[in-house]
Amino acid sequence: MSQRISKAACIGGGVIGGGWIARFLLNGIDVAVHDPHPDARRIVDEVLENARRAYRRMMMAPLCPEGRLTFHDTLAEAVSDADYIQESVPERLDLKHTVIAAIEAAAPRDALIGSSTSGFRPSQLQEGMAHPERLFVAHPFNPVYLVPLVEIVGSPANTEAALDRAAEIQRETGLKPVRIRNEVDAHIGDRLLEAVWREALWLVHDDVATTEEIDDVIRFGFGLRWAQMGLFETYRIAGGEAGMKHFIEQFGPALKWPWTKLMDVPEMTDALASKIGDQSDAQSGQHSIRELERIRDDNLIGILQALRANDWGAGETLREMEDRFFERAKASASATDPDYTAPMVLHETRVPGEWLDYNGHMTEFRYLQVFGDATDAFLGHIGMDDAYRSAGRSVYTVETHIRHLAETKVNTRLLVRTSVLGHDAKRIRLHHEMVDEAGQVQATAEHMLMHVDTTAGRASPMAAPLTERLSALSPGQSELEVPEHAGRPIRDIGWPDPEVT
Ligand SMILES: NC(=O)C1=CN([C@@H]2O[C@H](COP(=O)(O)OP(=O)(O)OC[C@H]3O[C@@H](n4cnc5c(N)ncnc54)[C@H](O)[C@@H]3O)[C@@H](O)[C@H]2O)C=CC1
Ligand SMILES: C[N+](C)(C)CC(=O)CC(=O)[O-]
Repeated sequence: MSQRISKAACIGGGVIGGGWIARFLLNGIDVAVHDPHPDARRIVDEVLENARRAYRRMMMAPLCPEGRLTFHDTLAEAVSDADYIQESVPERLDLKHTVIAAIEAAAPRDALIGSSTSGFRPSQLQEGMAHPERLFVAHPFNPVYLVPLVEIVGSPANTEAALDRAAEIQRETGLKPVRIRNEVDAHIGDRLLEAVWREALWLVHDDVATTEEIDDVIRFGFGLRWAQMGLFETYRIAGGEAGMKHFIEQFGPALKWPWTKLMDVPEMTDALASKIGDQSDAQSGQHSIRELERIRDDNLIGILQALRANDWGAGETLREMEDRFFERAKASASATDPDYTAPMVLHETRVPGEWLDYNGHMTEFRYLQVFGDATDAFLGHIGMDDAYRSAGRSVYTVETHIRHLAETKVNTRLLVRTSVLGHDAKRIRLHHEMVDEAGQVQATAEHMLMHVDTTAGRASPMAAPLTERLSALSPGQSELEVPEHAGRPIRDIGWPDPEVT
């Protein structure tokens, strides 16, 4: 059952709170924020700008309408009508206790409360709560709007049903919830990261490597493997044909050799902090933090898209998120009941920077993408959904004619006006007009769509509800003026006369 929430409250809007706010909003959920920091709005706006840019680059599916963002001076106001609350205040137990008590006092009784804590166990956070069963750890990874993992950790006070619901809420926002079986300090991710971090600090301290060299060892080496197979699956392959057993036999003894410093942490003296800071400045100081965030986001998107192509790991989560976005677009297209005596507006989008070509305007295949999305929205509108297709029926485009009429620039908001030029038992002749906000026509497209029996692989007559909905829109649509260019072939210009040129 869908556990989609309609309003989230985010308490704390810093690095992680800002990421949560972006993830909720971009998944169509309203967000109420409370953060006393004087620059909270600006910081959240900047994170949101990067997140919007990332989603425009990453998603194949049309983005869903953003949720509504509100800021509140008091925590009580922010949580008063939220059905889910995410706490992301600084990592201090006393502060978390104060904030959680305030949330519990003001939030609706059935609203769940997730904490972003990196290290505290849920039972520590639940101390003093009247209803501890509603609070759990939902530990995300930075940037929350792109990295799918969220660790869901409960204590004995939580019910399985509540933790399942928490996980489902996260899944609905495109995250990959991993339930941690038993609460433990720092959950799983940060225990692993701490071990690597501690060792890296020693390597810098002992002048074995600089910050840049350590990062190179990770990003040119095992970091690539971790993103797609993690640790155990990677080592299984490293054991050769004999697999994991052979790997353990061969490399197990090395675990007892003093390779790593394990729990020993170098004392963070001013000298060591400056050494790390200076090396980090030399490595990356030419970029602002926001620039580095964009570089990081673009690389993450590339990795996620590559994994999506293989439907593997985090790419599977992205594909599922896109499927949800496609379904939402179709549902909203079929929910609207347009005036059929005018062209229907069922799809709109905005032109992101990466859609431009070397001429500085929208590159040509993106026109087909926008028209293709508009066709999908129309088909959703007349009732073509998963249930219809799972009966072995679908609609294929068999012919397309696009006219490019203007230079479509970055950030232009595009609306597509769709009209049905005709239909019979098996075919639909569709016309799309792509216009900008001022109504200037940027391009038009005419398509012939064929209804097919996908099992037999041949054209077949349409069935209900497509037939019924087409009948309902026909009277109005048939009154529309047929565009003068409809049905026009590309003009024959012949060949130059060699006598003339
Ligand atoms: N930064 C990271 O990489 C990650 C952090 N976390 C966890 O997320 C939580 C927040 O960490 P960050 O976002 O990094 O910290 P941050 O310092 O960037 O943000 C904390 C925000 O909380 C606000 N705040 C302070 N007191 C508040 C109050 N009483 N009510 C509402 N807002 C308040 C601050 O003004 C600030 O904007 C911590 O529990 C941390 O362990 C989890 C995953 C990763
Ligand atoms: C540094 N940190 C412990 C706050 C990191 C995390 O909690 C997760 C992450 O995003 O690396």
